[in-house]
Amino acid sequence: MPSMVTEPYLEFDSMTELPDSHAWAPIDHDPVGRDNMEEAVPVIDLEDPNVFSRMADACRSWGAFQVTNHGVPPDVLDGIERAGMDLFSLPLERKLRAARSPDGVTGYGVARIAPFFPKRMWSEGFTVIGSPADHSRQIWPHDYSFFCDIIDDYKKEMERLTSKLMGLILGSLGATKDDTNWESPSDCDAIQLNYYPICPDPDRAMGLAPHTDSTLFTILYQSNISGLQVLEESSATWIEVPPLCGALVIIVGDLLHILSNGAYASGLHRAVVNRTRHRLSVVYLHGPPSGVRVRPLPGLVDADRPPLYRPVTWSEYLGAKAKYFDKALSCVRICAPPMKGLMA
Ligand SMILES: O=C(O)CCC(=O)C(=O)O
Ligand SMILES: [Fe+2]
Repeated sequence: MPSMVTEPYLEFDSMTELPDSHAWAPIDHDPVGRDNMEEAVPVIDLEDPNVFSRMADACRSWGAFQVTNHGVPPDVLDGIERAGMDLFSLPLERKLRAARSPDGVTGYGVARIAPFFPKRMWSEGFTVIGSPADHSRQIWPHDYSFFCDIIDDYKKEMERLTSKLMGLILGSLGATKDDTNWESPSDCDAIQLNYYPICPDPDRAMGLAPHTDSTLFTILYQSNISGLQVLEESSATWIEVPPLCGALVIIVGDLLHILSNGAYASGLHRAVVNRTRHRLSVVYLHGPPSGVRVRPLPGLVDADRPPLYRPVTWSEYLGAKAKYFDKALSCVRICAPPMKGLMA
């Protein structure tokens, strides 16, 4: 079991120095990629006639890409950004009224991966699954419905987009929705708001430590402030995912890695912080409906390519992740992945 971090909450705005509890080894803040398009996470226009092959390349080599022409209206993105900023600007004691309970997943709290790291992260979060009404009422007793309406609008747009993206991603694997063993939209998708306060010593602070997401895929809106970085495996370099006006970042999660029988890489990513600007990200965590077991797609399995993973439900996988973190995938692996040099 990881050791539990005690007293996790900090009034970030009152800090003029980085406390030792939050001081990591120096962080490389000058990642490659800004000017070198060879090294950049791909940007894919969803109306591009070559969308399948572009997605396949991005998912194989990066486990992440940005999308444009996604159809989410700018006012829906602006709305959730403003609501998130309003929420995190409140005094800590107000936010703590909606604190995540020790065995819960929704509400206000520190990063859920915190127990796996010896140092704390320079961020706070708020998670919504279903309706945020209860937590919202605790924070804004007299006017909580504005927050619920904004979340609702965002959720509707994300449900539409996840369905479209799922079709395209399956197409990029040579499959269709009929090849999965689920039909209905997911009932367990989550919205996660992440807030990274201004930091007095960003070179030694970590916004969100390196991790992969336990999703099929994640849709991330980062507004116009950089901070998200993806690991480029072959050079072991952290590459910035630059904010592009109106674009959304798609990150391949562990369950899509399983569904693709290991062909698509789950993107290892992290968030860094800065000295001058607060940063907000809005993350939509998409997985299969509850009870559905995700397994390698039938068309990607044959005598030469045995299934690498056993079927697993989202909640089973989340349980493994909460216990084993970056070793969770190996817990559901039933067959060693082929040696890289021998892969077709
Ligand atoms: O804020 C970001 O850019 C990253 C957020 C993230 O990776 C997450 O919430 O899982
Ligand atoms: Fe993530």
